[in-house]
Amino acid sequence: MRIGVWGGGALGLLWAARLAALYSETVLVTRTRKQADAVRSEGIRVIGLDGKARRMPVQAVESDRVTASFDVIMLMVKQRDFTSAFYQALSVCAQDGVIVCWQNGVGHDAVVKKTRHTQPVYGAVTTEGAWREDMTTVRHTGAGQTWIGPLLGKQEDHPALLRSLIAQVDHRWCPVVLEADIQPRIWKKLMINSVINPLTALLEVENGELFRLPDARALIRAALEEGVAVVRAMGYRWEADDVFHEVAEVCEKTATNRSSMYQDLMRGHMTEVDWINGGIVKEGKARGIQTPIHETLMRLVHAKEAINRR
Ligand SMILES: NC(=O)C1=CN([C@@H]2O[C@H](COP(=O)(O)OP(=O)(O)OC[C@H]3O[C@@H](n4cnc5c(N)ncnc54)[C@H](OP(=O)(O)O)[C@@H]3O)[C@@H](O)[C@H]2O)C=CC1
Ligand SMILES: CC(C)(CO)C(=O)C(=O)O
Repeated sequence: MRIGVWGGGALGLLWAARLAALYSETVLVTRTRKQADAVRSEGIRVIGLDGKARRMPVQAVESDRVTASFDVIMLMVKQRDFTSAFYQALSVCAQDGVIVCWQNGVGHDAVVKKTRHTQPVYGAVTTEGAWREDMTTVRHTGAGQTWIGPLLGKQEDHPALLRSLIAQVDHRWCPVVLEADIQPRIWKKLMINSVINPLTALLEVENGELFRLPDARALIRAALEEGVAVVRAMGYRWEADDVFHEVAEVCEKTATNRSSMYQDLMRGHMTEVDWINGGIVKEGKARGIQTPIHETLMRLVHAKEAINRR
């Protein structure tokens, strides 16, 4: 099976190393030539949850020099780079191939919907954590669960290639399940990220600190009420109370983590706030539901991004 892993960031490095151990024809597709050269000569170093580092030889190529055609493409770029990466990936995906999109938040699904393609496009949601230390090193920061399902619409019947890959990964690396409908998972993760990420980023605290701050707890509660009103209008019968408890659980389990948004801001990078809180604001507008807390969180995160760009 020829596999292309798009994006040499945290998830891309972790999964390229995992998949290369299972399929020799795995290729990491990077944005820069420098990174492709580094991976070709040094391989990928994965620091596991046990703190031990293992190096894995992996083929690599920069995205504007890809010529091979792939049976499965794992698209592991951030939302802001999704459109161009998706078009690149589509141009080298075999006619009977599959593309799997791993982005947090929403927005990538709208891009896929607008693009003419015959290959099935899947979405993945993961609670695993990974952090890129340098061009060839990734740290696995948290175990978790991964769900993969058709990105647009429900479907019980999945391509054989994908079923076989998932069975191999599930057996060797981490729990992965195929779902008929991935959208509820996408929205549940989005809802959790919509409170933990901006609040930890703005307050500059680790995830575990949020529930120890009464004002942060109250804001989480109010923001979840807003978000749940939106998703209920979309058809998900969730209760704000239940989601609040899920958020508390995630904060406890990832207590010493700095959220991805906090880390993006610390590094002077743009965040995914427009695709997380922005997803709630956009759906709310379309359904006539006010979302002032999420709009405020977005603006505050944008302001921090602007300060970092100075
Ligand atoms: N990391 C995690 O633990 C998790 C991440 N996710 C989601 O997965 C997605 C990826 O996250 P993550 O890996 O952390 O992000 P990173 O920022 O670490 O990595 C993204 C990578 O994509 C590369 N890239 C951008 N455009 C292209 C392109 N056109 N072709 C090839 N490569 C490209 C970037 O290259 P360069 O560095 O050269 O700019 C970068 O290395 C995000 O949407 C995130 O929300 C979901 C769950 C967990
Ligand atoms: C679950 C959480 C909040 C863990 O840090 C995360 O997904 C992120 O940081 O983006």
